[in-house]
Amino acid sequence: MKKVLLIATGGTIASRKGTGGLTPQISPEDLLKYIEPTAKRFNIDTITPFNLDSTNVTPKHWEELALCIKNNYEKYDGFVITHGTDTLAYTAAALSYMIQNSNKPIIITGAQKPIDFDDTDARNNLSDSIIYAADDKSRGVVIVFDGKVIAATRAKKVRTKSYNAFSSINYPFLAAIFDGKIIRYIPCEEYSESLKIYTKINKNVCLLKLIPGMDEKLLKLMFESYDGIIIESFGVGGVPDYIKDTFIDLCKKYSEKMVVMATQVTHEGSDMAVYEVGADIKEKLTFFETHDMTLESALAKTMWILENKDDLKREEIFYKTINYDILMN
Ligand SMILES: NC(=O)C[C@H](N)C(=O)O
Repeated sequence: MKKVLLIATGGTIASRKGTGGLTPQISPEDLLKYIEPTAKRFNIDTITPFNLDSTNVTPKHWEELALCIKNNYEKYDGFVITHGTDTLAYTAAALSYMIQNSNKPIIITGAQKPIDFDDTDARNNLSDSIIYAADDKSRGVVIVFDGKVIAATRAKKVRTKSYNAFSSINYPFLAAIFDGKIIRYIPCEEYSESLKIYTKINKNVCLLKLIPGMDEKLLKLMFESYDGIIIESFGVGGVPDYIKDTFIDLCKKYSEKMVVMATQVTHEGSDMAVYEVGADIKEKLTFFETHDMTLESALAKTMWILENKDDLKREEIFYKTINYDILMN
C-alpha cells in the first residue's frame, strides 16, 4: 500500500465557524474521515507543523515545510500539504525552489469552503490530491485544485469565492483529474539530477507596485532596506521618466542587491526591450526581468537565490527553468 504523508497547515479546508468567523480547527485525522473511501486505499500518516489561516503564513513557515519534507522524505511515496488558498500560490512557488528534482510528488491543496459544509470543494480536492500523490507517474511540486493539476510555479489565485480559484499563468495545466482518474496532458519527466532540499531562504525581499505619479521616496527606502527589490511595473515594462534618474542611481549605488522587474499584467509577461521607457535602462543597468514568470515565483526565486547562490551565478540561475517557471529566457 502506498504511503502518503498528509501535512496539515490550516486554511479554510480545515476551518469551522468560530465566534469571530472561520478559523482552522479540524484535525488532519478528521479531514481524512470525510474522504474515507479514498483514504482507506492508502497508508496515510499526518503531521501538523502549524495551523493557520494562510494570511498568517510567512517565509519562516515555508522553511518549516521544506524541513518537514526533508525529515520525512525517505519514509513516504508522496506528500500532500493542505493549506489556505490565500497565500497558497506563494508557498507552492517557494517549495518549487526549496525542493528540487523530487521524483516523489509533493501536492499542495486547499478549498474555498470548509470540509464539513454540504457544498464543499474540500472533499474532491483532498481526495484528488491523495490519489495524485500515490500515483507512480507523479513527480515534483504541484497544486491540485478543482480537478486540475497546476505546476507549483505557475499558479495564481484569481477568484476569492468560486471553486476554480487558481489559474495556471502562461502555462497549460499539467493534468486533470476526473472521477479519481488522472489525465496527464504533460507527463512528468523523471529527474536525473539528485534531489536537493534547501531549508533556508532570504526573507529580506520587498515588492513595489508602481502607480502613476509614484513618489521616488519609496524607491529610495526600498533600496536602502532590502537585499532584493521587485518592481511591478506597467505593461511589458518600463520605468517612468519622473523616477528614472533616481532608479538608475540606486541600481548603481546598490549593485550587490537583486533588482527584479515584473509586470502588473497577469498574462503574457514582461519584455522591457520593447519600449524606450524600458529599453534605455535595460542597456545601462543589470537587473532581472520576470518575463513569463508569476510574481509569486519571481519573489520566491529571488529569496532562494539570495540565500543559496553565489552572486556570480545569479543571472544564470534566475533564467534557468525550474519546475516549469520560465520559458521566455
Ligand atoms: N480559502 C481559504 O483557504 C482562505 C483562507 N483565508 C486561508 O487562506 O487560509
